Amino acid sequence: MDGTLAGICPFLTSADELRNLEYIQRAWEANMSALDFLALMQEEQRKVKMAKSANQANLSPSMAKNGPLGEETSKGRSQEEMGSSENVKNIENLDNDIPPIKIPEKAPLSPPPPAPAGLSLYEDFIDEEGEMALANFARGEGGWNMLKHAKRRVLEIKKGDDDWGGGGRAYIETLCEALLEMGIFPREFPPNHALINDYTSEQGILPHTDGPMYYSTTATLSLESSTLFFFKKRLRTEEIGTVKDEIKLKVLLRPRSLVVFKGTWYGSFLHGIDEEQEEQCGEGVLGATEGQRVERGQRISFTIRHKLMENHPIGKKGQGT
Ligand SMILES: O=C(O)CCC(=O)C(=O)O
Ligand SMILES: [Fe+2]
Repeated sequence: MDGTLAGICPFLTSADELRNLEYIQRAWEANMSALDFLALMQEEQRKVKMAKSANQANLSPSMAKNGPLGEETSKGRSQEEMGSSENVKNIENLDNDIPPIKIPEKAPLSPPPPAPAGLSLYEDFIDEEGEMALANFARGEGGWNMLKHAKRRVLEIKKGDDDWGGGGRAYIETLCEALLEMGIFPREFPPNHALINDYTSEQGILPHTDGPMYYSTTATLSLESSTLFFFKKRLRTEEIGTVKDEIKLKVLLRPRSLVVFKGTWYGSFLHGIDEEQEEQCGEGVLGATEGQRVERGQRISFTIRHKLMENHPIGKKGQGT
């Protein structure tokens, strides 16, 4: 077997399938050649502490001046990334007490070119009833873990052999069906893993990549509170300490919004949330106006991904969150 895409997967023929595979390959290659995850976490922890003490909460001046930059242009974005009005339909919930998910008619927000393609923000992806059902479900579940290296708590839910179970889990199934229907995940790599993060108003998440343990698409639903999500360039080991890891983009994640990132945004950028109870938006924050204040409360997020099988050639070396 040669190392080309066609060599690895000769049965894949459509451009979409090949592009999806390219995403995985890119993330994989980036991870194989990049720094050790633990070293990255330690370095980032140190930087976050330093940044906090210097009280730097806003966008870097270069970001404010230049806007989000990227290597790829958004030309040729697929229908799937732009949204499609032909696709409008309700995904009925398996549990009748929980509302259906309406596939949005409106195209999502995306950073303008020259930012890379592959980042979409769907505001009001679910309604308040759905938000309450999901938050109540999450709070009522056992099995929450307090992380050692962070203060927030997390709950992992994996798709079983047949389904995700009944009750509130049916909502996750519905959510995943909507993500498939919208083409956010390809049918070959359907969502099979949900990570629920529960943050107090002052908690965040250190900059990280979700790694090659997952198919290179992440979809995160936010509940109950807004927060500012940032992307910054992923540095190579030798660049740490010498090259500035500038913020590339900030995104305002409002309650009930869904942010999706794939491709370059998944593999070549780190994402995170600062530990700030209140932040002010600079210029170019996706989904926000300049100067807008973001006050945080308790926030629950559902991060939906496709976890690659342990013995998958791409997944076995990986470390995700
Ligand atoms: O809570 C969020 O919005 C981000 C969560 C995340 O990045 C992760 O769990 O990997
Ligand atoms: Fe993440």
